[in-house]
Amino acid sequence: MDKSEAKKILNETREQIDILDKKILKLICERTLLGKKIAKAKMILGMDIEDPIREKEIENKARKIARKNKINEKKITKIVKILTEMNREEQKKVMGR
Ligand SMILES: O=C(O)C(=O)C[C@]1(C(=O)O)C=C[C@@H](O)C=C1
Repeated sequence: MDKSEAKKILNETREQIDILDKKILKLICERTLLGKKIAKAKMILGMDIEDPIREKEIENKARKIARKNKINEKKITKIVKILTEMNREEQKKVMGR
């Protein structure tokens, strides 16, 4: 591979990353905003915002996918923890907490 080819690959790959980033961020927003619906249901059910058992289920699924794809499980777990924290924050807005 010469420099010209390398530059082309770099630019093309960056474009691919930009497209994926946009999709990932859209999905993160969608996932977070579902907290509003969950909060309304939990208010009727008298449930707490935080559900550790459910969070562990989510974490375990994420770890399984990380292992299957040979990517860092600890990092994926951190990402999932952030996602659930964002969802909890959305719930708190609805529940006035
Ligand atoms: O499923 C729920 O009970 C939620 O509140 C959603 C969610 C999540 O982000 O997936 C958020 C907080 C809970 O601790 C568990 C999971």
